[in-house]
Amino acid sequence: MTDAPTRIHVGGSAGADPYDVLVGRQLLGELPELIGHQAKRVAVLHPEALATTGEALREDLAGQGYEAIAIQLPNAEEAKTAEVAAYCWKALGQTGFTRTDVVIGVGGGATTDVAGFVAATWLRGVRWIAVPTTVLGMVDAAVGGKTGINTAEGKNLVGAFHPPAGVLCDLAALDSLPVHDYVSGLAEVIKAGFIADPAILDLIEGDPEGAKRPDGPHTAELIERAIRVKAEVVSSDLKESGLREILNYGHTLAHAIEKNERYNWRHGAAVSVGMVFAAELGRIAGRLDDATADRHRAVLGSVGLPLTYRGDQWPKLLETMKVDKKSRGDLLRFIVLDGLAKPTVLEGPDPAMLLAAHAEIAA
Ligand SMILES: NC(=O)c1ccc[n+]([C@@H]2O[C@H](COP(=O)([O-])OP(=O)(O)OC[C@H]3O[C@@H](n4cnc5c(N)ncnc54)[C@H](O)[C@@H]3O)[C@@H](O)[C@H]2O)c1
Ligand SMILES: O=C(O)C(=O)C[C@@H](O)[C@H](O)[C@H](O)COP(=O)(O)O
Ligand SMILES: [Zn+2]
Repeated sequence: MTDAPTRIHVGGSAGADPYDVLVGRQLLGELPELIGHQAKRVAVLHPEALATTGEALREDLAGQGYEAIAIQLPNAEEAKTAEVAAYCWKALGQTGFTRTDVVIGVGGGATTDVAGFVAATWLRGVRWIAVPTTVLGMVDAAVGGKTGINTAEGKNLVGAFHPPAGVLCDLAALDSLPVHDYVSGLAEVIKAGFIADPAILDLIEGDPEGAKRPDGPHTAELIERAIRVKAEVVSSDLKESGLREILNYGHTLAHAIEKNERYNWRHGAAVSVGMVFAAELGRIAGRLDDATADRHRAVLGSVGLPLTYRGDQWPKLLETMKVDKKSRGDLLRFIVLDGLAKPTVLEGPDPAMLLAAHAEIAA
């Protein structure tokens, strides 16, 4: 017997269809309904690390009568390129993929970002299903319909808003995740705690070691709480015309660090440093109280996430931050906190303020 999965609803916004995020175990039985009765072909996009899982899923779907192909992507950020997207388009073209056929992305956030982007662009948009296999993928990347790839100039610079038809979070997938990747995903869980649901912070602070393990006492609750934060936000603002920007807490600097490190840092690790920076910026701007600012270092550090970054890189980081998607013209914009769970936008901060916040994270 498997317990019934938790079902978290994501409302339709900006004309997009609503869908559900399921969290539980043995969820693949949900796929046929999500694929729908019109599809003849399905493409399973998976990273190299999940070759066995991807092929098993392809075989299972072929056994159900679909013309099923598996497309293997490079691991992690190496998949988020125009070349990899083009490789996928070629495979879909050669399979005769039509508008009623379905893409399934099985993997971490990098894989589901590419799978969603390929689905968004193939024939100007086909149905897709996300099967996230990392903490980060479950709580953030697979939910909300932001899809995309990187360019030489920066992170996620090309993409589309294209929500999935459903998201299946099978907690058993987390058992094989390296601890480094598990912990990286906790950064987005902690982000959800600071911007909207402080109970997340209490749970992690109460048992940081348990929070780092898939068999920890609060694993399902932490994942579900973070998904609920994301689901609520994107349900009302799919296309980031306002509220959705709060999900970018810590990301302005994080994306610059990722690019500077040629994507050898995990996204979550960079977001961790980015949140410490944003907390310091909030404090220096007179918005954030000392206790909440200090709490960032304490909780992120308690699970082993990084809190500092090379101090000699600031000019390059600043340059990259200018092409952040929240920028408007020459105006840099940051998400900061006015207090715990009170995110807001800080527009055009004085360069001296940015430098002072940077001094607090400079290694
Ligand atoms: N679209 C969004 O809203 C959104 C939100 C947050 C992050 N993201 C993106 O997500 C990406 C980061 O995702 P991530 O942290 O999941 O990393 P990832 O996708 O790079 O995966 C990390 C590594 O784990 C491997 N892996 C995945 N699942 C595994 C499993 N169950 N067992 C063993 N290995 C496994 C992958 O192949 C990869 O090598 C970044 O590109 C980030 O920009 C997107
Ligand atoms: O869903 C969102 O919106 C987010 O900002 C969530 C982030 O965690 C995520 O990393 C997202 O991909 C960043 O988006 P970008 O627009 O800054 O590239
Ligand atoms: Zn993120």
